[in-house]
Amino acid sequence: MFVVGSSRDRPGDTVDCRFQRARGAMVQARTRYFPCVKPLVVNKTGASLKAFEHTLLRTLAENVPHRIYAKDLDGRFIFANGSVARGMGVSDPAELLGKTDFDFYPPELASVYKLEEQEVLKHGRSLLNHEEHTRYLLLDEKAWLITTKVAVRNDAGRIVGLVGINYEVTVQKAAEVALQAAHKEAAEAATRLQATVARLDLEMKERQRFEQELRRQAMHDSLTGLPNRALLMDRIEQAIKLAQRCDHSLTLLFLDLDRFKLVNDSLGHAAGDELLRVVTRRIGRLLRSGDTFARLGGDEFVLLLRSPMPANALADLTNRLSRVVAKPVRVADREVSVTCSLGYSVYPQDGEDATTLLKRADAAMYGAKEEGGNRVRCYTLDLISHAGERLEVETQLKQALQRGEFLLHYQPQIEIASGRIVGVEALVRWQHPTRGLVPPMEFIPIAEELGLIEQIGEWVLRTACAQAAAWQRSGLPAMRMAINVSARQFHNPALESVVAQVLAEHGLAPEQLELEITESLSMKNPEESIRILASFKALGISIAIDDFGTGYSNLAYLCQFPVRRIKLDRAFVHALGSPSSSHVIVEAIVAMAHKLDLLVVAEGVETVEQRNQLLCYGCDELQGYWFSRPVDADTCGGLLQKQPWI
Ligand SMILES: Nc1nc2c(ncn2[C@@H]2O[C@H](COP(=O)(O)O[C@H]3[C@@H](O)[C@H](n4cnc5c(=O)[nH]c(N)nc54)O[C@@H]3COP(=O)(O)O)[C@@H](O)[C@H]2O)c(=O)[nH]1
Repeated sequence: MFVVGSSRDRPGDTVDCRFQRARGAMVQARTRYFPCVKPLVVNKTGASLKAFEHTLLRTLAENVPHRIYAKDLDGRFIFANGSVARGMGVSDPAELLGKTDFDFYPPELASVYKLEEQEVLKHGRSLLNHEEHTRYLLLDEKAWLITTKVAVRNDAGRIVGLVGINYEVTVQKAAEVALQAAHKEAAEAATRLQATVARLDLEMKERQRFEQELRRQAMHDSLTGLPNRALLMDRIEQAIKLAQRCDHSLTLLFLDLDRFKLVNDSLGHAAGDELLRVVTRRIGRLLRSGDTFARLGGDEFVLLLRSPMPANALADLTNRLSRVVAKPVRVADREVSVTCSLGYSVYPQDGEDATTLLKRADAAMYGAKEEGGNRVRCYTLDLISHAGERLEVETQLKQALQRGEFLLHYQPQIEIASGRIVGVEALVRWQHPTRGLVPPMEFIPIAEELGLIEQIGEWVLRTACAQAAAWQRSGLPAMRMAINVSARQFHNPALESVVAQVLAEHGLAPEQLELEITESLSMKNPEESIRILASFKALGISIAIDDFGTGYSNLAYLCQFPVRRIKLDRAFVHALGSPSSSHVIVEAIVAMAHKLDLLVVAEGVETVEQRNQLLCYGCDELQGYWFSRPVDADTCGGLLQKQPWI
């Protein structure tokens, strides 16, 4: 049993239904109401059920928006609902009955329908949800339909006609077509976009490669492929930052080929270029990873050694560099061999920025060239050529005295006969605020130029004499204090009175002081030297000729010099280690000095062999590392207490 609608409901209204299932359960549902019949109660007897079905189907066929029709085996309409009639341009479905599609459609379209329907009618093959594009007869408009055609069979199962149903999907189709078109367009746009992206990507990569190449070219030397000055400066700055963080040093080596111009001028630039390339390859093989090897241009190369290099390792490297550069090179069918000059500066003592370090390594290299080339030089203060820097050092040097930055080291002189220290030489050092202990050869020449040497010399005289007096007061035996006298000091008439005054101040006997003047200074103006030396002798002060053998002594004058000692230059002593004419020279100098009643002090004695040789040749005193390096006053005092030594 079930109830459909009520007398109050209008067609299309929604109504609530209640169904009772076979097993008795009631089901609540909601549906639309169509007044096919008056509200009625249907029982389960066959007759009324068939009538109900018929009514139901007709109601359905008349009211659904789909076109529903039925045809016989000849394609004649035997049923059509209102939608079919409207679609075919007639007002009443009854007008269609008994007619075929050929009565309404153009023959070509009607034939298509007929063929389709023949398939259904002959073989019983349903045409399900077939999509067709057809034309409204009435409006002459194209429309999309979904059509289903199904064979109708009688009770015996024979096909007696067909039933068709179709509904319009023009809007959906248009949307679908539009969507497909949009998809297609989107896909095409995506493809175009992909192509554009790929092209841009390619262009970008090419641009990057190009820029990279430009950067590489801007940072490298085209002849050798080595980093150029710009890249080198950058690497030095980076290395300095790292060195600051790790608190270590850096070495910058400047290498310049000696007489490279000659190769270029005589064999041509191509030969010069080839030589540079070969030298580059050879040097490159000696470097460690992390080092930078750059070419600044011409025959100028720079090596940045990133990690700290102990002095012996650096010496080993510079030796090997000189060797590989000097190996013959075959260019322009000729065998060419060049040497190189090397100069180096060290971070941080020689400079704290890339420009200064490079400038100083360059200055050191020039120093090596000026000394004849084919050698290595480290940067020293006296190499400063830049006016600004020079001024800075000069200012610092002027202040050094007031700031108490000078100090003296003392190096003992041993008398061979007694084995005792009979004298010490006072050697000045500058405790520079940033560079550490600066050796005298780096600042004495500057002090000489500036006229500061007299003040420094007087300070040395006073400090050395005060030290000699202090040692004496402490009970040590009286011994000689030797000090170096520069050219300006020597020619300053005031020196004599200053010396006399200082000796008196400290209660030292004049013979306890020895003034060392170089052989070249004494021989510059020998007559004047004789006069000055005589006045010192008159005071009782002892005089020694320093670096003897390196200048050009006029023996006639030498006999007249009121000197007590000559100091045999360390170059002769050094040469004693090898078979050379030095043996003869040393022996001759000692013999000559003794004949002139002079004593001989050998400088720079470093080995026992040298000492033995000097002993053989009758040398009187020895000074050198073999016994002691120059040491501070306390250490020297300790040495003086432990006598005799040899
Ligand atoms: N006007 C002044 N000149 C001075 C003064 N103090 C030093 N000087 C001059 O500087 C020169 C270099 O001195 P320094 O660097 O101190 O070198 C001395 C010794 O360290 C070095 N020496 C000594 N023994 C050895 C050795 O065995 N081997 C070796 N390679 N070197 C050694 O020799 C220097 C001392 O030489 P000398 O004076 O010739 O005796 C120095 O030569 C002075 O000219 C100063 O106060 N005023």
